[in-house]
Order: sequence, then C-alpha cells, then structure tokens
Amino acid sequence: MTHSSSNVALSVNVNKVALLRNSRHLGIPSVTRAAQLCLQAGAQGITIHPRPDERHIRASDVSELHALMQAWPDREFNIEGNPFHNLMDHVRAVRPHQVTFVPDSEGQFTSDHGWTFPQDAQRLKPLIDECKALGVRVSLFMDPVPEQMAAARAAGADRVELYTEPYAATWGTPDNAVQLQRYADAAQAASQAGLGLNAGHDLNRDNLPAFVTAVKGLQEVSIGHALIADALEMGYAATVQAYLACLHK
Ligand SMILES: CC(=O)[C@@H](O)[C@H](O)COP(=O)(O)O
Ligand SMILES: NCC(=O)COP(=O)(O)O
Repeated sequence: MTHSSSNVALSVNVNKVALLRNSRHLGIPSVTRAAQLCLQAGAQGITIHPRPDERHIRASDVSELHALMQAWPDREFNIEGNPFHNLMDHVRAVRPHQVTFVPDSEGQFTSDHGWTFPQDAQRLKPLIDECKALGVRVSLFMDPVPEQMAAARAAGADRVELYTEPYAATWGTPDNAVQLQRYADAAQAASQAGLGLNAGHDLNRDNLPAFVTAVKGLQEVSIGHALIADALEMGYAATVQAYLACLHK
C-alpha cells in the first residue's frame, strides 16, 4: 500500500455511493466507478461495510470491487462488518487485504461502539485465526480505552481501528482536547501491545489534521460520509455547467 507524506493511508469508504445508487434501479452512481476515481485520485484503499440488510453495499458490489482491486495491486481493500452476521461469507469469497470486525447489531443505524474484552475474546479468536489463515489482516473496531489494547492483541488482532465519533462530536468544544488525549493514550497502548493502528468514523477535513498530529503511529484512516458529501459539493459547479452546456448548444 502506498502512503502520503504524513504516512497515514486514506481508505475511502464508498457505502454512501451505494446508498444513493440504491434509491433507483439505474445503477448510477456506480460504486465501482466511484472507487476507481478515488484510486486514480491517490486514495490508498477502498473500504466497504456490507450490512446484512444491504441498505447500501450489496453482495454484488463486494465481488465487483474485488475484481476492480486486482488492477490496483498496491492498494488495499478493507471490508468491515460483524463476523457473526454476513461478514465471513465475504471474507471467504474474496479474501480482502484487511477485514475490520465491528460489533454492530443487525439493522443498526451506524456503528457506535467497539468490542469489549475479556467478554468478546473467546468467540472472536477462532474467527480471527480463520482470517489470518486465509491471509487476511484483522483489525478490531475499538473504543479508545488503553486497557483494552493488550487484550485485543492477545485475541490475535493485527490492528485496531479506533472509533473516532466521540472525538469528532466534540470538535470545536472545550471537551475536544480531553477526547483527543484518550486517543493518543489508546494509540500508545496499542503500539506497546504490538498492534497496528487505524481510525475512523465521522472524520472530516476539519477534525482530521489535529487527530493525525496527536495520535502517534496512525497507519490508516477510513473516511466515507464526510468525504462523499464533500465530493458532491466540490463537484456541483462543474456539473451544473455541463448541464447548462447541454441546454445552450
Ligand atoms: C465501522 C465504521 O465506523 C463505519 O463502517 C461506519 O459504520 C460506516 O457505516 P455506515 O456507512 O453504514 O454508517
Ligand atoms: N471505518 C470508518 C469508515 O469506514 C467510515 O466512517 P464514516 O466516515 O462514514 O463515518
């Protein structure tokens, strides 16, 4: 996987492109085309979270994105989800570079917490072992709790993904510095435990620079909602001009 000058890789989550696509039966916007454009623009990876209800990413997207990624051997394909629901079927079928286990319930609005140790250790370990036997790196979605990091490593995880919504939600408030320190401490504990470090959820162009500066050892951020929203806004002017040109030939 290639890296930007900050050494933190950007994996673009294309869930929200699929959400828009699913509102009609026309196949637009294309999820694979969006992923291809993100890779052409320099993104180091593509992330998807195929939920059991297929509200956005569908099983067909997983195989089509897998096929696309074969043309980008230095980029990373990351699939997120609950390994006790539908995730392992996808992992066995396409063997992505990385899988991120997330403890969401079925139908959950969006991810809002990480795994808990020691409670989750015993049931996660065989699935982590299976992924690693398939050659798939395993990252566990975790709250920024330093004491949990060694247990995540003991369960066999290669990396953790720190759930960043509490940091993002306090951006611009006095509480934000306290939150940021929690992430810096969790990152240090993860590093001491021998874990690699990812982060994601509600990261955006405002809150990302301070996070990357404070959280040492960060290897990858996965960003979807804000990035796709920005892509729409940054594209309105050129798009309206293209439609006006159709009208005023
Ligand atoms: C694990 C995580 O934080 C993201 O995958 C997030 O859950 C995105 O999922 P939705 O796009 O379905 O909200
Ligand atoms: N793992 C987080 C992710 O993939 C994207 O989260 P968000 O930017 O859509 O909140």
